[in-house]
Amino acid sequence: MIPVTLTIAGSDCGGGAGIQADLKTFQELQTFGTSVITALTAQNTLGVHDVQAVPSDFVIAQLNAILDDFDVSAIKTGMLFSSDIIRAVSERLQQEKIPLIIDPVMIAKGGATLLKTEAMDAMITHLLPLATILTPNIPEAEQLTNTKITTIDDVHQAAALLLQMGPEMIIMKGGHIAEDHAATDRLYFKDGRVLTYSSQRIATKDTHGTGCTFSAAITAGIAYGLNVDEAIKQAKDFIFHAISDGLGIGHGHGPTNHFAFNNALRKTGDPDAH
Ligand SMILES: Nc1ncnc2c1ncn2[C@@H]1O[C@H](COP(=O)(O)OP(=O)(O)O)[C@@H](O)[C@H]1O
Ligand SMILES: Cc1ncc(COP(=O)(O)O)c(N)n1
Repeated sequence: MIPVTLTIAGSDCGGGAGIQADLKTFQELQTFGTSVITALTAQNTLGVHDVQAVPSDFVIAQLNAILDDFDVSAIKTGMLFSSDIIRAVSERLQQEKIPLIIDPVMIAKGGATLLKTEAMDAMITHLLPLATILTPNIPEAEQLTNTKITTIDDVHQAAALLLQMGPEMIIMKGGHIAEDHAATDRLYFKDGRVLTYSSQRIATKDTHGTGCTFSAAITAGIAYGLNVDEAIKQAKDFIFHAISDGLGIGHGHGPTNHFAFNNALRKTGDPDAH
């Protein structure tokens, strides 16, 4: 049986981030991807040009349609946009016992708002306590904890604060903090353990949708039955290949290459051989 995955996120009509990146990633990692759309963005590699939110009752109608019919193995959330949507989604997900990966999407790389300021409290109060894994980037961790992160010690401290907000685990993504030419992510557990995932840092402007793709890959791995460490290792390989084997699409910050991980696997039999 192919596991069913679900993303609850915004549409990126440009295909590089949001729902579209999630479904491409779910597909590449051999899961059956389903989606609940929270907002439409008019977006390309140059930026977000407009946003239209989906009414929260229609978000829930989509969510019910999926959960009432499919045995979903893992769920991720991305752009949730408003406190109305966050409250409605949290209330519905609370009734399920499905692993939940939360990517606390706030601001697009071009600077557009993907989470209204009024929605931050709802995210902290209603959604974060439901998370199996929370996947903030550095600016998101700063916003959620109201701290400034410049050193690795700051990363550790922010992770400790985030764990107090209820998620079982936090993976602090290192895309926005340069460490010895590496892109290093850290997984924090409640018992104090920390696991580190590191790859070479690729010098490229084409990182549109990296966070979405990474959290979708973790979700697919969990759906497949991998443990969290294995799922993150696979997601890290997936995103490394997707960034390093870029497609050169669009005139701005281009999307990543969702085919690259499987292309590497087909060529070498080992996606780690980079
Ligand atoms: N230039 C890069 N080279 C290699 N890996 C990267 C690069 N930028 C980001 N990553 C990786 O991509 C994933 C997404 O990270 P990040 O860019 O921090 O998230 P977001 O897209 O949410 O801002 C992480 O695993 C991170 O380490
Ligand atoms: C609909 C939507 N969701 C999420 C992102 C964040 O993208 P990134 O992963 O590059 O921060 C985006 N630009 N658009």
